[in-house]
Amino acid sequence: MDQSAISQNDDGSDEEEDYIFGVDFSKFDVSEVRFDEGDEKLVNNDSNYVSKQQLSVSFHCAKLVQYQWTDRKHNIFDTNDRDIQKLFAWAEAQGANLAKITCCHDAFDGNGLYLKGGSIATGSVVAVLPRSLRIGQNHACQKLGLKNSTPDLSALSLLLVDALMADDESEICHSKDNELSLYAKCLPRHFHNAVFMTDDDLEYWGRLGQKYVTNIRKVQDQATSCMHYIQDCILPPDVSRTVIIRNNHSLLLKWAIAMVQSRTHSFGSHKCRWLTPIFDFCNHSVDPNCRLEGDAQGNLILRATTSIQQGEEITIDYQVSDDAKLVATYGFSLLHRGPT
Ligand SMILES: C[S@@+](CC[C@H](N)C(=O)[O-])C[C@H]1O[C@@H](n2cnc3c(N)ncnc32)[C@H](O)[C@@H]1O
Repeated sequence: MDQSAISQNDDGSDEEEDYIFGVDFSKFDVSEVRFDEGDEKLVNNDSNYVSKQQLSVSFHCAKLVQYQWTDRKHNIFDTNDRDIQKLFAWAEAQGANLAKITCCHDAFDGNGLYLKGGSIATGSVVAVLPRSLRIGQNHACQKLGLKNSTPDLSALSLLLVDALMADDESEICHSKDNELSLYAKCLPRHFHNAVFMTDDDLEYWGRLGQKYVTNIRKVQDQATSCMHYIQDCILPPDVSRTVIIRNNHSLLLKWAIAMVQSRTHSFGSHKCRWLTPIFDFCNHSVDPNCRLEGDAQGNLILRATTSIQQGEEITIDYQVSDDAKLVATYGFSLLHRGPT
């Protein structure tokens, strides 16, 4: 994601810079909020009710404004090899077995997983991720103080925003020790799935077939309703929804939604999707050398389905047979080069 693009509104103006999710953070003072014991609720100086949820999410957003506008020396999206190493060390400390894999720059301008330390035979276990690192709806809701009925996409997207915001421990943040911050920092910053597609992109894909447009619109609609859901949860009722859509502060949230859309898997008969740190660096192939399995304890196993040579990229099948769905959800096509 182009950092320079974040600092301006779509129309080139920089008005409403301090708004995010409709809250004017230039005037926002957390110390004004107090607990009203009589009614057992949080109120601000005008005696307006402030939901706990609104507050906790607002803390992160206030921090977001700081990072992006007033303190540019923090580049929240920069990832380097050291970050990836720290991410691996963190996952191993939680019980992951990653001794045979490494994460490097791939051919698609992102990262991929590769085999290190010798070749392995068909059927071998390549890596194991403990159940505790499979991040789903319940974890996201618990962490953010949201109801379990919060839609998957919204809760996981907010969790990623929250995780990114927790990166600098010196800043105010309710989850300073957010264990996912390393993970969030290692996620790609350039992204091309449907959430970020422009009208020109849509026209290009439209020329190749209506089903591309239909799928792209579907994913965009899902992202938009996720944004609206988040607004409905935390916005004061008198502020227009269009603020978040118009304002480039929403880019970070959009990024998080795009990440969740392209990096979550379902397992077994479950309907919801999980983020799987590190395993989600596996790229897709129609002729993969690995598959993802769950064991009886819910741990995730990356198992070789062919023999794999040292240095070879580890790939899985994303199980999306339709190219239009690949374009919409993952931002790549197996049949077309796409607009440049
Ligand atoms: C689950 S992530 C895989 C890891 C990703 N490459 C990264 O840098 O984090 C899925 C994203 O990887 C990229 N990707 C995966 N397989 C690909 C392929 N066969 N061709 C092009 N891009 C691919 C797409 O950007 C996709 O949205």
